[in-house]
Amino acid sequence: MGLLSLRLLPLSTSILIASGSVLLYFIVLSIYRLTLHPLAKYPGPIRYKLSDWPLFWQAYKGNRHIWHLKDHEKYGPIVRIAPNTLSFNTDTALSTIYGPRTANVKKGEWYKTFDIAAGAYSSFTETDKDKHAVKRRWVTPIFAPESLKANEPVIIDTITKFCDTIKPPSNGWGTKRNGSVDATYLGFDIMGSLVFGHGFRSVQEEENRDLADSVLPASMFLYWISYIPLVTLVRPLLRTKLFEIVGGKPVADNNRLIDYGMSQVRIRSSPQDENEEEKELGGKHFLKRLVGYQDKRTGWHPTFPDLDTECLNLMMAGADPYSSVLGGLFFYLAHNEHALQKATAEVRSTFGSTDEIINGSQLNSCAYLYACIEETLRRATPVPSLLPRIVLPGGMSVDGHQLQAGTVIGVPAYALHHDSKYFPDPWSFRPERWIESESVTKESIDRARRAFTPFSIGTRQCSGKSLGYLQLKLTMAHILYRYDMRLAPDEPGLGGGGPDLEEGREREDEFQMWDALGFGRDGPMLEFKIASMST
Ligand code: HEM
Repeated sequence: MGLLSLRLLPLSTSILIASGSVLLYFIVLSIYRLTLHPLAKYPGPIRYKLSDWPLFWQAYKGNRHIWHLKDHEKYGPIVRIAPNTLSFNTDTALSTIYGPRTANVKKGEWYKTFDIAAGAYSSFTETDKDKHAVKRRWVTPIFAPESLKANEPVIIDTITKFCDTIKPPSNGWGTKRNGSVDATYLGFDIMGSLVFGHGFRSVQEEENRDLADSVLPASMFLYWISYIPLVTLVRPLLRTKLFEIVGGKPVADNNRLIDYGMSQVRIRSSPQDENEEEKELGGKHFLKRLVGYQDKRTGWHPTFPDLDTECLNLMMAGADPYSSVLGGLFFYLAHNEHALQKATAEVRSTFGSTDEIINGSQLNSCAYLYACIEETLRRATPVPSLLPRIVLPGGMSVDGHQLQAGTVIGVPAYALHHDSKYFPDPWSFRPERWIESESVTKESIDRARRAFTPFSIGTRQCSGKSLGYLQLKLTMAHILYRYDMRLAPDEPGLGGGGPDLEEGREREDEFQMWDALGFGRDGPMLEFKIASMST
């Protein structure tokens, strides 16, 4: 009877009733979120408490890290940044949430959007703790010292070719180059050689650059897409033609990268595949190490979708964070003459020729260079925003706050890395803060280390951390050994902030990041000159 009478209502009345119901639903939901929701008592702007859309908008604009910082400065160490999400800005929360294996959290559903190859989750996106442990056991050996040693010649060869490519004329400074662009191609070439045993030569040849050019746009695109409320409805569309038409170039780029990765997995995992380049350099690419694995504890072995996803993950997770930090190193060294001179002098007094610049005790003795890398990782940390973890049944306590199952929590690295409690004078680039001296105590370094999280910490910390450090040290040591470096005199500002940019981007001496996995970047414009003592 009720249904029948509804059907007999005029169309305009039905629309009115439907709209009224929707409106009522949102009013009730809003009141609940502001008053009865378990997170109602936590501070934050009202718009965050009411809806997930502000977070999406920040991700879309690439300035989520700036908002995290501003929000913590305004509201204190705990901020409700979305209806169901709390951001903590303390070293204790960092160790509680991300540190111990027993922490009652797992990676949030957010990660599933990055499962770009579909059909399997990678070691990065797997949210189930037990399944992740298997995948972690699978990938860990490719970062073991033996594997890094076998692959080091490939890394050095790629860096040497890069240095040859940027070689200036013998008399004076060369033409200016964009540090972020160079870093992107170098990162892609190194990772392509390591993962697939294939030299992409995007540093040397312009026509080889389309895949390298697609990594960052694809990553930035997936990043903001992943923040769309109800993204579960969008995920199945990601690989469709329709989405390519609607989403344009970033979607097409992303799909091209996936197709390339899939085809490489099939070619390079074949036992017959022999690669001249790899034979010559004596490396053993990662894919070769991943194929044919069997997990001793569970019997699990990788299928093609597992290999596809993992290789693409290694390309994306490996290339872009390294390139981002290298861009940051170029920026901060070129903007800080004292640090540049000191790091350069250290490298040139440690090594007698470029052949000596390999992994080992000499490289590790370059304490100032290492401090410059640490300081860059602090200021220009890839993945600068909160990495979401979801509280599991049973709940957990963070900084004395009891949180229910299902609550999303995390610590934003950029905000923590610029908190003067842990890093005095946080907006200065000071490599010295990492080196014990009369003015820098062991306690202050320990305090800084507890709040330092460029690679995250605990069971989900970066599995490529030692490789990342090795690449950065080798790259900078080779460049500084061979060349003097300076900001291009006619374009010194690119890469830094400025008064015309949005709030939070005013500092001219801060390398600007557009938040993603890795981060969007541009500049600095650099010039190189052959060092007088170089071989
Ligand atoms: C400077 C360089 C790098 C930085 C700053 C960095 C940073 C990070 C961070 C912050 C995470 C944690 C992400 C999360 O919790 O969601 C992560 C995870 C990961 N990174 Fe890196 N990364 C770097 C280089 C690399 C390299 C060279 C590789 C490998 C080729 C790599 C592979 C991975 C993988 C596989 C994960 C997922 C780990 C897991 O959940 O088990 N990263 N990285």
